Amino acid sequence: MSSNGWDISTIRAPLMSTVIEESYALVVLDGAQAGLRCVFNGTVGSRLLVGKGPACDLRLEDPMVSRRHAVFEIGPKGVRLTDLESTNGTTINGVSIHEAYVRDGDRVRVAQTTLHLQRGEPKAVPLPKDIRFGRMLGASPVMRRLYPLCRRFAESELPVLIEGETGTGKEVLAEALHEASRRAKAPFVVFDCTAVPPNLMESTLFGHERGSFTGAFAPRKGVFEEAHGGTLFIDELGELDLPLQPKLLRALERGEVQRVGSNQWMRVDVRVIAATRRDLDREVQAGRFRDDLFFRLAVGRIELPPLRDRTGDVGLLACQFWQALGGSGVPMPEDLIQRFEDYRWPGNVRELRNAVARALALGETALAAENPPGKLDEPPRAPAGKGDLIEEILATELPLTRARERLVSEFERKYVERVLARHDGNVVRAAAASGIARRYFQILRARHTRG
Ligand SMILES: Nc1ncnc2c1ncn2[C@@H]1O[C@H](COP(=O)(O)OP(=O)(O)OP(=O)(O)O)[C@@H](O)[C@H]1O
Repeated sequence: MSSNGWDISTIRAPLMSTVIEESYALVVLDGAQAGLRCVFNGTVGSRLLVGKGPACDLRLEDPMVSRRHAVFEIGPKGVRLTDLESTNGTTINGVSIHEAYVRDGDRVRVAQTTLHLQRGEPKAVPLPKDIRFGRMLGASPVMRRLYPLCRRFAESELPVLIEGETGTGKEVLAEALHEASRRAKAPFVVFDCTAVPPNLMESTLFGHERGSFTGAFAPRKGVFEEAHGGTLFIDELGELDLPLQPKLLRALERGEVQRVGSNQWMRVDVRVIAATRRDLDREVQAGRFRDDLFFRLAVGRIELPPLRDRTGDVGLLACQFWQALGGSGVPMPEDLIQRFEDYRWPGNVRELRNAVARALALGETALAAENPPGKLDEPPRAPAGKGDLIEEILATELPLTRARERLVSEFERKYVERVLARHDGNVVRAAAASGIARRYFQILRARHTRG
């Protein structure tokens, strides 16, 4: 057992010591920034944000470009480009896209600016050896690459914004950052913006004096005062009411808070770590979140990848949970681990932990031995490593139009793959079988595959 209570003997595959890093460059071909070259290196999941806004990796001066216009992401099959509901749209080689693969040499147009994608030589880069940061466990390359950054943020006093889908471990990470910081012995206080009714938000954050509102029978400290000397974790930051945002900003900038019903300012020494499931850049763009507060809180940013992108971590985490939840006498059944590894986990690590708890409670040790994989209730065995697509898209909590577009796009991708496979890759026959023109079929294929 390690000092964190994790048993590293449950690592199932040999740890990779290097990872192949892809390298791409985006070159601006026209306008005032012609010749500008922006390089992005990374592994699966690395992203490059393009737009006018200050959070963008490639900031364009084109007035027709949106604050956050589009994002390039390195995926297992190449670079995927997603238009982030920009006002003036994105095209690849003249074809308008919402989400599509971009190939070496393609021309991408964002509003009035043309970008040229150039692929460089991939190279092997060493991977850090650690498989955990505090209580946060994960031996996948994508997690191991995060830990050095986490350590640097923990040692600094910077505010940090943690982003990630539900159940990816944002709170676990916030606590680990606190525990690895010089504030470790002081309080770690959690304020969840979704758990407090709107009329009590201000007094929960900043405290209140007796009689300041109906029901305020006694004075009460707010979470800022409680966290004095330590760390305040603001969970679901995206849900913070707009009218409260300037008050929070003031507290952060001046290091002072005022209880509701008081006219005195109190000094507080608090480090803030915030988390969000929502895409806060998008909330800022839509005017639902103040950009000054966003930039005050997002000085350090950590994006926790979804569990489905953490290669090898499902088995490792499942075995750890199995032991921690009382299954230590019996090893976790191999076929159950296999089924867990095949599932997509839209609810991420939390869903995995619950599934292990359920398997233990229902005595799935015995069931798994009797039933062929896939016959058990949860989680369903998913063909080709995919879960329930609709559930998966629902878990992203996208607005209806974007969720619908994503569903259609995924469906089109699978359709094209399937029909091409049925016709041995022959586009003419595949298009005829699909009942659409060959030109349109080719556009669909270019949009969804690299072939
Ligand atoms: N890397 C990890 N190692 C071990 N346990 C983890 C890890 N990530 C998450 N967990 C466990 O998964 C559960 C959910 O984690 P947590 O509450 O931190 O997620 P979250 O991202 O904050 O979720 P939400 O967005 O719903 O608030 C907890 O039981 C936590 O202990």
